[in-house]
Amino acid sequence: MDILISNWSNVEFVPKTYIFPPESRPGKLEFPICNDIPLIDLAHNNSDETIQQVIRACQEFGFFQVINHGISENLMDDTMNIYNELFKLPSEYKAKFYSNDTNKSCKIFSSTLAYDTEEVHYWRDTFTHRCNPLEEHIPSWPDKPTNYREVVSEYSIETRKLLNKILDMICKGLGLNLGYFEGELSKAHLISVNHHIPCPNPSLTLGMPAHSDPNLITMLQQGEVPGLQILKDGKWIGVKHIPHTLIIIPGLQLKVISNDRFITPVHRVVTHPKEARTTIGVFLVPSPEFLIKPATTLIQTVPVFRDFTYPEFLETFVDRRPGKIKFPVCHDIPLIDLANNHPNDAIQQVIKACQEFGIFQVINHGVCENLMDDTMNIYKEFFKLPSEYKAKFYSNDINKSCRLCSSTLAYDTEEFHYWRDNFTHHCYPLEEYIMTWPNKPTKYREVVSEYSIETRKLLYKILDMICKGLGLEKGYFEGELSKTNVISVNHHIPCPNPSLTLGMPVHSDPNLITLLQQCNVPGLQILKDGKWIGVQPIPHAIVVIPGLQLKLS
Ligand SMILES: O=C(O)CCC(=O)C(=O)O
Ligand SMILES: [Fe+2]
Repeated sequence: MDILISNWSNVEFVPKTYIFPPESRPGKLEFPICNDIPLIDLAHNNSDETIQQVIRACQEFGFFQVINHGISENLMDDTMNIYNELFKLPSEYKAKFYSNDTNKSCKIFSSTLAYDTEEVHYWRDTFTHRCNPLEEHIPSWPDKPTNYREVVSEYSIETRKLLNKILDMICKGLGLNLGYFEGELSKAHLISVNHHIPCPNPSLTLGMPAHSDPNLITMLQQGEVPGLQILKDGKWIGVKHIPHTLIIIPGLQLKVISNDRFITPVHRVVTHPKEARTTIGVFLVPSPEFLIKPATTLIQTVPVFRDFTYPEFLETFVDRRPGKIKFPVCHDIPLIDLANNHPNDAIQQVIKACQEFGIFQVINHGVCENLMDDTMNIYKEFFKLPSEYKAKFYSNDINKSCRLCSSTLAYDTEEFHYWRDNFTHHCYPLEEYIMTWPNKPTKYREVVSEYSIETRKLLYKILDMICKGLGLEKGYFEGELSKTNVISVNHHIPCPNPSLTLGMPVHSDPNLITLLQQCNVPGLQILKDGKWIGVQPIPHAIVVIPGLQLKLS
């Protein structure tokens, strides 16, 4: 079992397959140490003050450490010793557990589960298994070291209690019903232990990739050997270990449920030149079928995330980088001619497109080509205006009707920025809003008011067709359902490396219905059958996206 690094001895140099390219290796040995990770004393875990400390840590830092957490120092030490012994067991014993199968609960693997296909390996072995329900999983656990099952079952019971205690505090702090996270949201309980042998050149290797924990919540018990680093303000900073404290990381599911109030920092593990390092991680993970979404009471205006199951999340949200630049182009997005001589045919096409595709394009839509071009030119000029002029509109305030922002409104707290500027304002009723609009380029108000009137007409034409097609009474979508009318313009400058960036996150439109006018530069992609496919701009066609409200209707 040469794959497992814990079987290696007398390692004098780093094998080639463990050397990261210069842009992703740590490159140096010394990193600043973070001294301001919140340290929370859980002795009075029901006090408002402690609850507020936890909430603040989740909002401002993401990580925190706990003391007086209720897990005895003896149990912590016994468990750490068990794992250190486990990794030293003869390679034949460990080989019985070796597997790269995601579905196998109890296994040992090296680097990642993609060992056979990854270009560079991480300097670690990982031993992992499920813990809940105990009776079901214990028989699959190792029987060596001899007291493994006894010690690790106690450890898993105590760590689950601790994580539930912290989740209860988060419930209280966020004003959620007590027990909100119990059951499906925290169904699976896993232990995952990383072991890194000393590495002859830590500047070339990594013990774990940069990642955010995708699960609900994580607890880490560190040994004395440092290695964990977090990315803060664009810099890697070492986490200093305080003996017998535990590190708590709210995972990405908590970020989603909190409707983006919480942050989940990016972290990684570097290797050590002299000492072996072992870290015990305990993870609570949602069950695969359960629909996860922002808590209703935490949505002030719109949910920041759509509903998804955990497996879907892992597929679409975690690996957010496009990774490759060339995507297949979709040639079968329905293209509907609104001047069809048989209006009923067009209606049927619209309904079919909404049901089967969810997005379609229209031609002969009634918005004249000159007006479309003029409006596009106005916005191209707008984004080129001097930065002092644009600065007047800059705002991250969701309540401001006319605003310019970059990336998202959460610019100040988001981990990564999207490669876009966005200009948004209300258009209806015109008289109420036009005064808030820019007066440059000089024709802005004139052109954009005509554009907003014409596009609003088109929206109602399409909504009427949907009414007819669904057999709803005429005017069903008029009035309150389509009261506000917003124009939102995205501008992306050329990007030196599109494989690393995104112009806009993965999302579904939360509103009633959206019209998109694209210029001739492609960029829009839709997720179809699990694959990203490009939407090819057709000159002067308009893309129509029925929003989530229409889905509800
Ligand atoms: O080994 C560590 O310190 C960190 C482990 C970790 O981040 C993880 O397992 O998700
Ligand atoms: Fe992690």
